[in-house]
Amino acid sequence: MNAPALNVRAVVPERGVRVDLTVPAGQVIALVGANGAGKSTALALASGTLRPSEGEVWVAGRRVAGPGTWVPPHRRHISLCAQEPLLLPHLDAADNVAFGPRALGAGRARARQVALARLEEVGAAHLAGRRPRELSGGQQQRVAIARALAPEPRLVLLDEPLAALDVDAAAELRQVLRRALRQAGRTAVVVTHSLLDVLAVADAVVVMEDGRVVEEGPTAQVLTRPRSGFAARLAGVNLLLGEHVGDGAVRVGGDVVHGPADDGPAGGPAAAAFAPRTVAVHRTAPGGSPRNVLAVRVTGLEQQGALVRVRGETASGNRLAADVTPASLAALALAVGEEVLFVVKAAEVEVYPA
Ligand SMILES: Nc1ncnc2c1ncn2[C@@H]1O[C@H](COP(=O)(O)OP(=O)(O)OP(=O)(O)O)[C@@H](O)[C@H]1O
Repeated sequence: MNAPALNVRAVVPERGVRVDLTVPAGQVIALVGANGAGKSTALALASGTLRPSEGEVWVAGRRVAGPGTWVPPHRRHISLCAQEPLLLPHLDAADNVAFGPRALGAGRARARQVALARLEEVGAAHLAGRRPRELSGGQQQRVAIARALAPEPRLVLLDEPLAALDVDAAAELRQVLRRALRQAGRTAVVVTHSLLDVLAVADAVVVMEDGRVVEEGPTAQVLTRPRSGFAARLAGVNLLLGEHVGDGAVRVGGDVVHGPADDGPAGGPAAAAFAPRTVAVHRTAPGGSPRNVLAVRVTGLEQQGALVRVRGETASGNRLAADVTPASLAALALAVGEEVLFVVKAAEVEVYPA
């Protein structure tokens, strides 16, 4: 089996970060998490702009950091692409992209050939002769992506590459990244806060919280069966974590939440997830088919497209959301601070091990 493209098991105590991250060759990983979760620190450990106090970093089977070992950033075969393109202002786009191959010893003609091929790949061949000041933000970022790919790195690290762009430019660049990374089979870690980025580029998702990796898995799995609060928010689902009590049910604080009956053994950590649009809001418990009834205090109301998102908190402190029509909300005459019932059919609840 091939060595992973990246393996970081390292500690940075002064930042409260302990990273345990493996990136298989040929995979694009979305690294997600709240501000300050440790994503940039993980990238810095990989790229070599930060030295771990403890632990090791391996790139493609070679130890690049650890006791007695330190390989500097420019010798790690890793490219970094930041939020800002940071192109050299006095060089045109082609020479910016050719810079890496030249630094690795390629001749002028070969480096230019590589540069033009990479610019072509990101849809920027026609910009080859322009200086950075003659390019839009989105065009500059295309050139920066071509520059990151040109030295044929083992791994490309992208730190919020679309965050500085407007919505239209970001949408175009997202497709460029999808082709140049995922479809081309390159290996990359993309730090992002955007669900659209995750859906477009990521084979797998790694979630960091408080300096630790708390969840990882294939993109579809993390978005349909999240096990961390952050992944649930990214996927836009309500997540309750508790204990499996058998028959498709999960005990969460004082509540028991039922999903479709299962024959799994009781015991062990379990999750119950359901979409806000499957939740109805009532003042008194309705009868009928098997339903979960969760008492919540309303903490907020906000518009969500054509619906209104009702935010609520259970007695045990779990936060939930219900998306309801303005008409049903008007009929309830609901206000923040009131106690109501969030009602969801068992058939709408996904129950799985957490
Ligand atoms: N240069 C630094 N020196 C000291 N502490 C730092 C430094 N950079 C970050 N930190 C701290 O390390 C922790 C992890 O921060 P990091 O920047 O890695 O998070 P992040 O997930 O990238 O956040 P964001 O989404 O805001 O970029 C935070 O507590 C932060 O305050």
